[in-house]
Formats: sequence, C-alpha cells, structure tokens
Amino acid sequence: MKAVLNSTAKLSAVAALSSYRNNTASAPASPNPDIDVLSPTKSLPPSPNVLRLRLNPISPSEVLRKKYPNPPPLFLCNSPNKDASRNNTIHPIDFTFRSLLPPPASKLGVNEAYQTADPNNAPQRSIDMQSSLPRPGGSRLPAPSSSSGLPQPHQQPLGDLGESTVNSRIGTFGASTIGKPSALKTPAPSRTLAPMKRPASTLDNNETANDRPAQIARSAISQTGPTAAIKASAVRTTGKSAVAAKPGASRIGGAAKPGLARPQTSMNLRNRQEAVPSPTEEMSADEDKAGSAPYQPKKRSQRAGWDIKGRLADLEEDHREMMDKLADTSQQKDMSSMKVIELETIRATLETKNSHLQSELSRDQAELNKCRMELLEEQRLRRVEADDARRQLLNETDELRRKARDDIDNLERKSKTEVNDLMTKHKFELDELRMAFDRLKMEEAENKRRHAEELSSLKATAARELEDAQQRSRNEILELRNKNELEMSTMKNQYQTEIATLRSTCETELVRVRAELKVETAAHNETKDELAIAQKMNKDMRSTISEQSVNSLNMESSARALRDKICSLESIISERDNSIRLRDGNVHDMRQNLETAMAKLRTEETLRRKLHNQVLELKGNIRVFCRVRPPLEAEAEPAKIDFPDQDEEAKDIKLFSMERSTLGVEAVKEHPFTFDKVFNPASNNNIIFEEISQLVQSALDGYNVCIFAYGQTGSGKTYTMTNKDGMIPQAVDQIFRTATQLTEKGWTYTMEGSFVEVYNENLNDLLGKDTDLDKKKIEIRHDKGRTTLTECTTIPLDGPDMMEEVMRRASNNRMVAATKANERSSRSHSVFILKLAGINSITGEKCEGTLNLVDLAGSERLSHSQATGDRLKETQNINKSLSALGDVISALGGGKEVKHIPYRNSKLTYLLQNSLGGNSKTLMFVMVSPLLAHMSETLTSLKFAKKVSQVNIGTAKKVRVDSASP
Ligand SMILES: Nc1ncnc2c1ncn2[C@@H]1O[C@H](COP(=O)(O)OP(=O)(O)OP(=O)(O)O)[C@@H](O)[C@H]1O
Repeated sequence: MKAVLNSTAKLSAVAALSSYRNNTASAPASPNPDIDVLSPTKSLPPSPNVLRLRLNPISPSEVLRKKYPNPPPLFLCNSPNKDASRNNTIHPIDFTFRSLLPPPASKLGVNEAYQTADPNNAPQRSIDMQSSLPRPGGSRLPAPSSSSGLPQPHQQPLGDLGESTVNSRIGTFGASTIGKPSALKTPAPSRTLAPMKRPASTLDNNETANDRPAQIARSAISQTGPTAAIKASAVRTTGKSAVAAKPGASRIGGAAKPGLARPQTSMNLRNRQEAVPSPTEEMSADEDKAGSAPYQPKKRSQRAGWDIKGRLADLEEDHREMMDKLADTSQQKDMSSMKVIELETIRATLETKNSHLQSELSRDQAELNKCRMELLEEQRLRRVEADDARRQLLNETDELRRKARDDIDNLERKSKTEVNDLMTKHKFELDELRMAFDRLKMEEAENKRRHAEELSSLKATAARELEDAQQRSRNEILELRNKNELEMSTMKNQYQTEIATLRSTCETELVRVRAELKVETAAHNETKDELAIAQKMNKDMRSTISEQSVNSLNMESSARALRDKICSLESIISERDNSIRLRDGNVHDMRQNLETAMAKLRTEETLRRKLHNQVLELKGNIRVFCRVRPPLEAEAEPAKIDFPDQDEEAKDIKLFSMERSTLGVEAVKEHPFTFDKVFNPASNNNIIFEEISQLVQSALDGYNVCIFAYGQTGSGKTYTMTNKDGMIPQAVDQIFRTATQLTEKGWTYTMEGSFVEVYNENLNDLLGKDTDLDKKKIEIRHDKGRTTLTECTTIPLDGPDMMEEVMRRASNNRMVAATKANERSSRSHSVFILKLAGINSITGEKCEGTLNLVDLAGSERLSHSQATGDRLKETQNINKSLSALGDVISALGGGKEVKHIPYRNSKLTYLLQNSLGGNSKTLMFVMVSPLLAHMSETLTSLKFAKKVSQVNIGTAKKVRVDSASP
C-alpha cells in the first residue's frame, strides 16, 4: 500500500481521536472532509479503545515518480476491489486503532513532524503537534539536534522490527504514535519469540530487578529492535549477560539475520517474505545514500548584538540549509512511507495469509478432532472386534481342544480296534496258515500213502493179473493139452477099441470076411478111408492144439501188455512222485511265506507297541480315573452324585452338598469335576481293567507303570486293587497271557514280583517271613533307572498260578501286621512290584519294565487333636507321604524349570522314584465313597486328584537296557 496522508488529514485524524476519546458514545464528526470517523461496526462492540478512521486516498504519484521512475503497481490490502487496485486506483483506507491512549510525550517527541509528500501541498510545512525545541532567539524552529523528532531510521530499524514496527510507523505518519501497535501486528510470531516482539512499552511494570535478562532484552528491544532482543532473549535463556546483544548488529540491512529479524511462524510466510524484495534493505540503501547525518548549523563567528541584519542573514542561511535538509529528510520520509506502504501491503497479504492459515488451522483442527473421534470410534470398534476375536478364539480353542480330545479318543478307540483287529486278523491268518500247513502236510502224507498204496496195489494187481493170466494161460494150455491128450487118448482108445473091435470084428470077420475078405477088403478099404478121415481128424486136432498154442502165445502177449501197463503205471507213479515233490516245493514256499508273515507280524508287533505308546502319550502320561463304589447294604444315607456324560465320554462327575452361607441360609452347592474317566457304581472290576489293560501292556513293552489307588478308608481301594478280580490279579493274568502270545513272535519274558508295605516310613516285606515284619530294615537302591530293595523277597513268577501264592502270602502278612496295629491295612501303603524283562530271540530286542500297583493308605485327614500316640504318628506319616506324592507329581509337571524333584521327602516317593516322572506312565484311581457322611473327605480327595490330573508330565521313555540292540 502506498498511502501518504497530508498534514491536514493527519491533523484531522488527531482531532478525531481526541474528539472520540472525549465522546465515545457516538462517532464524532470528521473535522476534515478527507477523514471519516466511523462508528464502531456491529461486529466490533463500542469501546473507548477502538476507533476506525477512513482516510481518503491521495495520489502519491509525485512521490512515486521521484522515488521510482517506473512505479510498481500499488495495492491496497483492504481494498474491496483488487482488480481496481491492479488498475492503480487507490481506494479509501480504513484504519483501526485499538488503543486510543495518547502517545507518551517522549514518543510524540518534540517536533513530531508530519510532512506531506504531496507536491500540491507545497511549500512543505512541518507541523508542530505539541512542542518544539526552543531555538536561540525564542523562535520555535525544529532543533537540529539528535533528539529531533525527525525520523531517525538508525534508531528504529524497520527491517528488524518487522511488521509491528511498520504499524508503529504508520501510527507515526497517520495519528502519531497513538496506541500500541499490537492490533496491527502481523500474524503472531512463534511462541518462543513472542517475548522478543513485545515492545518495551508493553512490558510489565512489576517485573523485578532480579529479572536482569528480561530487562536486558527489553532495553535491547527499545534500543536496537527485535534482533538484539532475540539475542537478549537468548542471553536470558542461557543466563549470559545482555552485553552479547550488540546494538550494531541490529542495523537495518546490517548483520541482522533474516531468520531472526522476521519472526514468522509459517514456512509459507517465510518464503513469501523472501520472495518480496526486502524493503528494509532498500531502505538501508536509501538511507545510506541520503546520508542521514543529523543537521548541524554552521558555525559562524558571533555577530554583534546590533548586527541584526547579519544575524538575520545567518538565520536565513541556517533556515535555508535546514529547509534543504528538511527537504531531503522529507524525501527520505516519503521513501520510508512508500516502504511503509509496501510493508503494509505485505502485512495485509500476510494477514490474509494468516487468516487463511488460521481458517486452515481451524479446519485442520476440526478435521483433527474428527479424525480423533474417528480414531476413538475405530479404537472402540477394534477393541470390540478384538474382544469378539478373542472370544471366538477361545471358543475355537475350546472347540479344537474338545475335537482334539474326541480325536484322541477316536484314535485311541480306532487304534485299539485296529490293534485288536490286526491281532485277530493275524491270529486268524496264522491259524489259517498253520491249518493250511497241517492240511498240506496231511495231504502230502495222504498222497504219499495213497500213492504207495496205489503203487503197491497196482503192482500187486498187475502181478496178480499177470500171475492169473499166466496161470490161466498155463491152465488153458494144460487144459488144452490135457483135453487134446484126453481127446487124443480117448480118440486113440476109441480108435484102438474101434480098431480092436474092428480087428476082432475084422478077424472074426476076417475069417468071415476073409471070406468075405474079398468082400470085406473093399470094406477094409472103406475103413482105411475112415482111418484117413480119423487121421485127418487127428490132424485137425493137432491144428486145434496148435491154435491153442497160438492162444497161449496170445495170452503171453497179453501178459506182456499187462507188464507194459504196469510199466506205464509205474511211470504214472513216478509222475505222481514228481508232483508230490512239486507240492513239497510248494509247501516249502508256503513255509517261507509263513516265515515272512511271521516276520511281518513281528514288525507289526513293534509298530503296535509304538502306536500303543503314542496312544497312551496322547492320553497323557499321568491320568486320573475316578471310581465311585456302590453303597453297601448296611450303609446309611448316600450322597447325591451325578454322572452327566456316562453314555458318552464318561468323564464328568458332579457332587451336590448342602452349604450354609454366611447369612446362615442353606443351599445346594454343585461340585463338578472332570477326569480322564469316571466309573459309576455299576462298573465292575472287569470294566475298569479294560481301561487300564493298555497301561499293563506298556509294562510289557518296556515302560515303568505306576497305578495308584487313592481315597479315604472304605472307598474301595483294596477292592479295586487286590480283590480276586482286582487290578493286580488281572494285570498279572494279562501279562502272562500276552507274554505267551508273544513267544510266537520271538519274545521270552521273565517276571518276578515283590510285595512291600510302607508303614510309618518303614518298608516291610509282605512276601517274607511274618516274624520279620517291622524288624528287617529294607533299603531302597536306585541304579541306572533300576530300583532294587535289599533284603526283600522277590518271587519269580512262572505262571498266573504263582500269583495266587503271592497274594496269599501278602494277605497273611498283612493280617499278621493288622494284629499288631488296628486297621493297619488302612494306615499303610502296599506296593506290588512286578518286574518284567523280555528278550526277542529273533530280533535281538530287549526290554525291561516295571508295573507298580499301589494301594495307598486312607487319605482322610484325622484331626490332630483326636489322634495321639501311635495313631498320631501314623497320621503324620500318611500325611507326609501323601503330600510328598502330590509335591513330586506337581514338580514333575513343572517341566524343565523345576530342577529338583523331592523324591526323598518320603519312603513311598523314593521307592517309586523310577516309576514316577518322565520315564513312566502313571494312573491314579481316586476312589469315592458314595456316603453323604464322607462328602467332605470325598471333595478333598477329588480336589487332590484334580490337581494331579492337571499336571502334564513329559513323554515317557522306554527303560534303557544296556545290551539292547533294537
Ligand atoms: N466296587 C465295589 N463293589 C462292591 N463292593 C465294594 C466295591 N468297592 C468296595 N466295596 C466294598 O467296600 C468295602 C470297603 O472297601 P475297601 O476295603 O476296598 O476300601 P479301602 O478303601 O481299601 O479301605 P482301606 O483303606 O481300609 O483299605 C469292602 O467291604 C468292599 O468289599
């Protein structure tokens, strides 16, 4: 903006101000037509400290022409029409003065001059607002001293003051230094620089003398402008002396650093400032050019008092010089005004920018708030989502866990079925093969026998036939010969008789015939013919005989044929022999197949062991079964016990007790528990053994197995463990059965059993002599995973019958012990230890397992006050060993972090050291009495069992056998 006010206008403004101060109720009439005194607008509430003036424009063309041969386009920052501004049209300017306090006299200064740059107002006049220095002669000419009110750029460095100073200057030009410049300040500087920007006059009066750095800063501001003030502030901040603020450094266009001289907050603003040519720099150049040295009147020789003319001439000369100087000053002032206007333009631009920035800032803040709200909403949604997801995850985890459990059970069932099927199949196949083999053997023998028989019968038949044929032919020949001979003899005889007869007849007749010989000679001749015929007949007979001979020959040939037949039969027999040999080969192949099948069976047995172990591992190496015994006939009120899932998994049990609240109200309380298996009172020992048979099998497979029965006295521990169909007899029975079956697969097992009692932390041999009870000191030794007991009877078990002997001996000894201490069986732990060692003669595998079946002492807690003497000792020892057992199990569940397992805390845990923990499979029966009277003890037992079931013992390992080469 380039606005130059003529002196009249300024006077009018001053008059308006004073008038306004006197009468704030209404806008005073303007004393000058160029100035409109405006009433406070609606938006600005009436205030004695707010005055709005409208200064009519005055063309600065002359001034501009002087200063700028090519004047830049002028803008009025508050022009309503920017296009008009661009056309060099100057519009009225509104000034708003926020403070109407009169300027201090020192600031108004003597000779506060308001000069117009308007050449139309020439001759230029200086306006003495309030006072002027007395000059020699009493005239009130402006004093040519350094204290003159003439603008002294060096004392008010524009560039360094920034726009606030520009406002002050406008005040100087327009309405004196009326009011504080704060209202006209450019956009607020940064907070750190705010104190530096504050003019000295606005500083608090109540600052103490101790605020030395603040004072230094203030003085720096008043003396040198903000640059020094910044430095002074820096001094204040660092506690250094204000001496560091060198006034010289704050000169206009001097060493003042733009960064410090222009305390802008926005980068844009700074850039804008840098883009606009720095007016202060121009100013500095102008000032340098103008030579702003203060006016000094020429030194002349003192004129005599009477030399009025001379003095007048001096005065006029002085006056001229001063006027010249004044003209220069005025010129400088015009230039300064132009700079001021430029600065005002910049300020207005910056203000606009600032307002834009403010609005942007508020928009951004609103957006930020919106974002924040959105963020909060998003966070809330995310939280809700996360909660949902967590819930879903938990549900899924539960579902998965349930599924995994189901899968494990299914797998277990499946593998059990598979194993059984496999076993059955293999057994069946084996039986079939064996039967096939036997059949083949029998067939082979039968064939051989049949062939031999056939052969012999054929031979005999052939021989017989041959003999018969020969005989027949011989007989025939003989017959024929005899017949022939007979016929021949008969015929001979006949012929001889006939001949004799004939001869006699002939002789008689010879005589007669001789007579008749002649007659008869003829007849004789006839007879001769007849003889010839007979001879012929004889000949025929002979031919018949020869025919018979031929027949005989034929017979011989048939005998030969028979012989051939015999030969062919013999060849058939040899063929059959070959086929038998072939079959023998087949039998051999089948035998080999059988061997392969057996080997496969053995491999599958190993696999089955592995699978079996995996299944048990999946079930957990420590498992807890709960068994509720049925109430006995004589027993009173039963407790309410529910078995919610007996038809499905049979894992849950729910007990109901009456509990009295603190208010004395009785209510039924549910106590739900979940175990690996829950057996209701209807389950018998066989059903229960089915569930543990796999564990028993593990002992055969080379694992250490420990089965406990835990519960209060009378809950059914002994019944479960040592009854005739209890776990111990059934386990031993199964072991023998399985061991026998495994012999086919090359396994041979040796078994030996011990039975000990832990009573009052002492071990007693239940298979030893009853007289040694409580006398022998049995020591426990652990060596490379094997436990041995010194001086303890170990019985080799050759068959299940031996077990009866073992059980009988043990129960005898317990009975003897029971006579020593009442109810001792309930107050001691009995441990049956079955050691199994197996070796496979085919594969060379070896394994060693131990099966420990433990009937624990009654778990009921006897009140110490009731127990005394031996009973107290018993109770203490039972409590000690049971709690030691709990400690060992929970330490085992602690994983690798737990370095020490307190096995040695009781004899029981020390005895079972190798059968508890990572190398073993443990099963605990928690036995439950169904009686209401035992409810409290039952709950205690179930809680203990629950803790045990929550323990996760690591994977069991096979007992390492040094010489094993699996
Ligand atoms: N499942 C069952 N079916 C039938 N009767 C049972 C059953 N369980 C236990 N009993 C009977 O309950 C009574 C107590 O059982 P048992 O002696 O086995 O208890 P216990 O817990 O071993 O007691 P203790 O700690 O005194 O040895 C016995 O008479 C037993 O025959």
